[in-house]
Amino acid sequence: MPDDATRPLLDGAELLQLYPTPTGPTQALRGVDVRIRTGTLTAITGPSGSGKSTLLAVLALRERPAGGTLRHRGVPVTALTRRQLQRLRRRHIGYIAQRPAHGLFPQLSARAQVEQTAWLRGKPVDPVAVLGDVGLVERADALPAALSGGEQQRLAVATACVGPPDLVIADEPTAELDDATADLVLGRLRRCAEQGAAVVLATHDARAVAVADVVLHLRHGVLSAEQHGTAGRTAAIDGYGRVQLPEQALALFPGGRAVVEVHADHVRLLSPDRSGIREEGE
Ligand SMILES: Nc1ncnc2c1ncn2[C@@H]1O[C@H](COP(=O)(O)OP(=O)(O)OP(=O)(O)O)[C@@H](O)[C@H]1O
Repeated sequence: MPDDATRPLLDGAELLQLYPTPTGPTQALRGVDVRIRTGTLTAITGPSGSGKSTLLAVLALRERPAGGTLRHRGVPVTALTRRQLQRLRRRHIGYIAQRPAHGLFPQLSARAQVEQTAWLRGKPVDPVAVLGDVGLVERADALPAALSGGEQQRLAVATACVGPPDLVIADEPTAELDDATADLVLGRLRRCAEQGAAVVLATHDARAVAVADVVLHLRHGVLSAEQHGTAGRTAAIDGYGRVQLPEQALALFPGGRAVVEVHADHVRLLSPDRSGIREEGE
């Protein structure tokens, strides 16, 4: 068994998530393999409805996957009781909801939010320093309802990063922010990763993708490609050998079928029509 230094914090294999709808279940995740490592910032991108928020909810241990396996520090989450999951979420996971106010305690001031989270995590902090990191010292006594959207987001990020916890999950943290506030929020999340957290965010925002160590691309509930640092984008191949072609390649295969040629060092996909023409010409 690998030790903590090499083992991912979260290791998901063939993750499946279904939601009931009047016309039958929607497959929000259709067999996603994903590894999330400590000290890295991962951005999950993809079109609307591709499964980003669903994957975040599963990784944040807020939803149990309908299928597949998710391991947290090597332990399958299905082996954890509700109480253990609740304790993990409270002490070790910071979650920043798509609407930041949803993750804040409405009756607590900005300062008290930080103190409460520090207490829940068993990690004493100086609330003034925590708020100062995101330019909120002067709003320390304000309730969430009295804060602007950008201030709420800064408070949600500052609070989620208290400790820091093992894992910080953020759903579109910069969606409605101007450049200066987005920089502040992304800078805090980046530092959180450098301080040892695994940070995962869902985003449509190029500013957020630019600061990520790893970018995962989802399409139709499938992990289609990933990118690590400055290395090029690689297509994901799942355990069954499935690859999701880029959208622009689909026009080459109007019948939805391909001839697959496996060579010593590469694989070619040809439209059956083109492959026939080529054979006749040979
Ligand atoms: N609670 C739910 N009940 C029914 N269907 C759902 C539910 N939550 C998500 N879905 C469906 O699951 C699929 C994935 O949704 P999800 O919110 O994860 O996508 P997303 O990539 O985060 O989208 P967006 O970028 O618009 O936030 C969509 O088809 C969505 O309609």
